[in-house]
Amino acid sequence: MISDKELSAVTRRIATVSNHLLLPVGSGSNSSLSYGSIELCNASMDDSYHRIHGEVASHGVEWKTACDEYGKEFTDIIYEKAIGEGIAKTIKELIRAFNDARDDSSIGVIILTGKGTKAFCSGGDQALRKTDGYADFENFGRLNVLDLQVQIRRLPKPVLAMVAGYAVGGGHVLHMVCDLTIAADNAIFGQTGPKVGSFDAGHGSSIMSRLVGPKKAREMWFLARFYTASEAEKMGLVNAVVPLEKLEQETIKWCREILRNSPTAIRVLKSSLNAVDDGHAGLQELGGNATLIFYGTEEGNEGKTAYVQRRRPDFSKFPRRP
Ligand SMILES: CC(C)(COP(=O)(O)OP(=O)(O)OC[C@H]1O[C@@H](n2cnc3c(N)ncnc32)[C@H](O)[C@@H]1OP(=O)(O)O)[C@@H](O)C(=O)NCCC(=O)NCCSC(=O)c1cc(O)c2ccccc2c1O
Repeated sequence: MISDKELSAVTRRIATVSNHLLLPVGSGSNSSLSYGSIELCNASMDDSYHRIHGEVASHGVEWKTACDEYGKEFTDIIYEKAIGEGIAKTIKELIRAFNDARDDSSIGVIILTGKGTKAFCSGGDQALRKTDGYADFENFGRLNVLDLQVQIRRLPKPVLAMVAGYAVGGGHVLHMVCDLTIAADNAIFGQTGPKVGSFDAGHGSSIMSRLVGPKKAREMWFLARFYTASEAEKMGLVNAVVPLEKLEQETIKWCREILRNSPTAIRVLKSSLNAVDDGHAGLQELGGNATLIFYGTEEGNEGKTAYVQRRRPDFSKFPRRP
């Protein structure tokens, strides 16, 4: 059993380190909610969370603890890779972990989730909110979660939100910026901003409006109601709702189906599905993919080779297609 005081200390430490905005997700092992309690392990989730130590979970996935792109260990998030599966899973210190997953060519799909069953994420830690944002170590504020949202949106691999319990406030925005959301039947969705004197007028509003339509988006923001998983599914906020005990199994199934498909096709599709909404940044992402593919062609290579060899390039053999 962990006391309220210990829990609160854990919550604050994690919230401070976690890019300053996100109150990380709880794991309620006990009857009351316990946000940010990464150390706690829910008895019913023991199977899956011991994967950290390399044990094999019931649905045949072996998770191994992973480091960041510089080989540094994480202290406040659980970042794991599924051995031989091409899947990464993160909770916090998210930007570093997402960078690593992006750069690791063995990873094709990323799962963003909370620990335990009580919450995915309940948004910015209101106890750390200052006049200039959410305070970090040096005690200056910043809305760092906005960087994270953009990072997920631009990441050239699908990011799946695996949601159990509350996904509210900034936590709700986070699941919306993910490419797909698989929800447990205990999931609760909603914005809280107007109740606590906050709002996300960026992705939190525009992506929501795309997902659920402008009227429903107004309802979600103006009334700040909470919605069940099945209501969220009907609204187009989530892709699937499954019983809590099947959540990870179902999410892995979706990951494996994606991983069977062409990584380049998925990459280009992700950027094209975002391109119009993301404006110049969306076009840049899509255009970057075109350049990337062109670099792999003989025609693209001829230009570079000719330059390096100090000769005139010969593009004459390349077709001018209709
Ligand atoms: C999530 C809840 C609905 C759960 O309610 P419940 O009654 O079941 O549990 P408790 O309320 O008792 O919560 C247990 C425990 O956790 C603490 N807690 C939970 N969430 C937060 C939080 N966000 N900040 C601080 N503390 C939190 C709670 O105080 C309890 O602690 P005890 O010590 O008392 O045990 C309910 O908890 C709830 O509604 N929470 C608040 C949700 C919220 O308002 N989130 C912040 C919204 S603002 C935000 O997230 C945000 C997001 C963005 O993307 C932005 C982007 C750009 C600008 C600003 C942004 C922004 O502000």
